Amino acid sequence: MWSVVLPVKPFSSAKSRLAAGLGPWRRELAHAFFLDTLRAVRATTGVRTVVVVTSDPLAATQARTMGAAVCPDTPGLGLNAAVRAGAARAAALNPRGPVAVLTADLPGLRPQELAEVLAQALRHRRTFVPDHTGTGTTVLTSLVPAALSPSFGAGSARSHAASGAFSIGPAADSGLRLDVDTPEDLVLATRRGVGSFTTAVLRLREALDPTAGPAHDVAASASS
Ligand SMILES: Nc1nc2c(ncn2[C@@H]2O[C@H](COP(=O)(O)OP(=O)(O)OP(=O)(O)O)[C@@H](O)[C@H]2O)c(=O)[nH]1
Ligand SMILES: C=C(OP(=O)(O)O)C(=O)O
Repeated sequence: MWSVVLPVKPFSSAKSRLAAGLGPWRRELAHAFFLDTLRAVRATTGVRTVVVVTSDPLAATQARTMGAAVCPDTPGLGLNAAVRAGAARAAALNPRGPVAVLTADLPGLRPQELAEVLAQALRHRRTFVPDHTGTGTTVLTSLVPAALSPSFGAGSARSHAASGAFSIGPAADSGLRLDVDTPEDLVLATRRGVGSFTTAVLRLREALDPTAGPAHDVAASASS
């Protein structure tokens, strides 16, 4: 049975690349992406333990409410340090379980998509899932948590492949590959379907902000 680690930056500073099209809604969307990702992970067959690594008090409280353990994040150390801390906590909570790290910006993730990738990942020591652009990484797995060796950051798909991790590639429009970094990513994700937290924020934005168009207009307004 798997442990899943979800690293989550404080919502106030997360998803800066969405600011151009979404202004103050960037923060609410970062929050909603996290909740949709966590809910899908919790509903995935084969996942026993979920560890959320964060220094955000609201994310920590909501993670516990949704049945996850919380590992404190030391601000300033960065994503890979947070992932290593989460993997260590996962190993303590679920000593014989393999570990999967997911970025917490997958609002279209469906539990079945994750279950299928985790089943394939059991056949390899380490695996990764490239994001929909092919350059980043949305999932990194290791049968042995201490051997995870995360290299998240720009060009991480290449780094993970170079370190010997096996690439698992579900369809490019799988919710597991659609990490939302830019307004264009949000358009892609909403066309395919996002979870109810993200849907609610987008509806609220449309209702409250008369200048805001529907989600499919976000990319146009970002580039205008
Ligand atoms: N705990 C923790 N999570 C992080 C950290 N940096 C990034 N993350 C999380 O890692 C995942 C992928 O990060 P990015 O896609 O780079 O997200 P981001 O930093 O919010 O986005 P930008 O500001 O646009 O670069 C998201 O779930 C982030 O919340 C960190 O220092 N600590
Ligand atoms: C940190 C990463 O995410 P992004 O490219 O979405 O910033 C990554 O892909 O390693």
